[in-house]
Amino acid sequence: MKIFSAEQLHQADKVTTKKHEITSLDLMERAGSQIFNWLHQRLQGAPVPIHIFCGIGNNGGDGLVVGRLLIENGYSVTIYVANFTDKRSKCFLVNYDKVKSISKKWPVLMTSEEDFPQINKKDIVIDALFGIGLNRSPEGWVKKLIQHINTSESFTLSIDMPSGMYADTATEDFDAVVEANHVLTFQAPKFSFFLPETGKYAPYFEALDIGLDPEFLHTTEPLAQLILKPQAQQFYRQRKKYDHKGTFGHALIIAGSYGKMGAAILSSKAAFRIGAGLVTCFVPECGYQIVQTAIPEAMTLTDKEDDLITNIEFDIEVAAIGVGMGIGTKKETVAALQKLFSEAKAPMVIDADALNCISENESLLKVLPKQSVLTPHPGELKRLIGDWKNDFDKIEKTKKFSEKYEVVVLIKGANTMTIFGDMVYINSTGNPGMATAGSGDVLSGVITGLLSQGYDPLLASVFGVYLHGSAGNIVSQQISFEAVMASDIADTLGDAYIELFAKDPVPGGEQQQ
Ligand SMILES: NC(=O)C1=CN([C@@H]2O[C@H](COP(=O)(O)OP(=O)(O)OC[C@H]3O[C@@H](n4cnc5c(N)ncnc54)[C@H](O)[C@@H]3O)[C@@H](O)[C@H]2O)[C@@H](O)CC1
Ligand SMILES: [K+]
Repeated sequence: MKIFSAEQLHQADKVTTKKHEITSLDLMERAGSQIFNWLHQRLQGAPVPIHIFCGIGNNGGDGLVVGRLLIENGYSVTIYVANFTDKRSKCFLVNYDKVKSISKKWPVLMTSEEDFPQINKKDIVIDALFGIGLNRSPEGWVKKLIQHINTSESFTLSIDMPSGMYADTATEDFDAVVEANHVLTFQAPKFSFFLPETGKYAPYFEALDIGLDPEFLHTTEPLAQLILKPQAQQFYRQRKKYDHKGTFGHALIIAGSYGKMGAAILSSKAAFRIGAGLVTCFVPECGYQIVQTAIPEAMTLTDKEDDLITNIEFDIEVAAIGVGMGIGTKKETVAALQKLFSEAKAPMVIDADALNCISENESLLKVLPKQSVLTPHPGELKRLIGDWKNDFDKIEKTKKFSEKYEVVVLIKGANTMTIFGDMVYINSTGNPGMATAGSGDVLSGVITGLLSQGYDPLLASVFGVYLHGSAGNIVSQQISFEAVMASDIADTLGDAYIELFAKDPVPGGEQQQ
């Protein structure tokens, strides 16, 4: 699903009205009706007090449409207009008059703090103050109104955006953002819903199709792509009857050091579970018995050193390499990476300590194999690209890094992003249960295993992140968020494949935004 900028959505609005010969007012009526239907289906006429806070732009206009429809259907509604300027939009004004024509209870005009109503915890708030037209942070009494809504603890439904947040640039004042419980957003979710700083203001959202021009949406290059199940299904490559284990490649996992051999096991297991034909695990000598015992399906090669990796030598032909999990950052290991990066031919996933080695040794950056997949967690990312001012700055810096070195970079988190040059792919699967030791090692194994099956680096990353999150969703549904361990995620990868095409969703598999 495409994620558009505020500007592109405004443009889509214009193109739609012109091409489809409808007015902006018709579009607003469509948008407002959809919000009303959503509420009406859930409330079924319940006499709960509903407070609708409208701005004076088109977001406010949407609020007025919803208010009118709710009043016409007998709901207990009070509409407030935050009258912060007289420059009201045309569609706002028309809908303002429409409310007046059907109700004796005219909208309450608010011009200061004194006009704030009491909002009880069990009331419903509809937030239609600002949408994608926000052009500065709310200040003064408008900011206080937002805080008044937030402290009410009532269920707050935001129309299009939580007011006070920008769609695609950094929010400046987090104290002036509506903390929505749910957002009904038009046509497509906004970029800021997926970022750690702002995502918490839109914890649940649904995109309502308001019929913007399909051709415009289809041909417009989006800011990012949201990867949902239909997209993930297209990534999947079906196996053929006469395929054999050689078809699915030989994955080499280079991982582990004294006390960290689990990283090697988790990655190797994940590479198998995702479908690599063969997996060889390269570990320090002390890991030999551990790996052979823990994962008998894997072949094991060892370094000549007992405790750490110092020289990566192998005479097998491998289809993909996953390197870095638990290897430490000693200078001997850095030298081994230098040689590996310079000589290896197979596509590579570079994770964890290998990334730390890179950030500490510029010489490694010079030999970083092109088309590699880098999978940093936030701390590792910061060491690679430097500090960032906000989430958007982080994405821009990551894009630059990706472009400069021609590598795929993941920004891991609640909605892991895969960045390749200017392209951003946002993952929709996963949950807080996956914030557990070793889940990153599993992800590296997954992507390595997909690379070994011939998926290209970008596809292996985007698809791997999706399947990894889906496995996490399924297993957390079975055993709780708290109980999930990384090996559970690896062992549930099979269910994630099944869930991709299951007629009846695997429990947990349907938990997606
Ligand atoms: N495809 C579309 O673009 C559609 C948009 N619709 C609605 O229209 C909204 C966008 O409407 P608008 O562009 O009129 O903008 P908004 O309604 O988001 O509000 C912006 C208005 O408030 C003012 N303003 C911005 N920041 C302010 C601040 N901090 N303090 C005080 N005033 C401020 C602006 O000057 C402008 O008048 C969408 O979010 C959506 O709700 C829908 O009606 C349907 C279709
Ligand atoms: K809003």
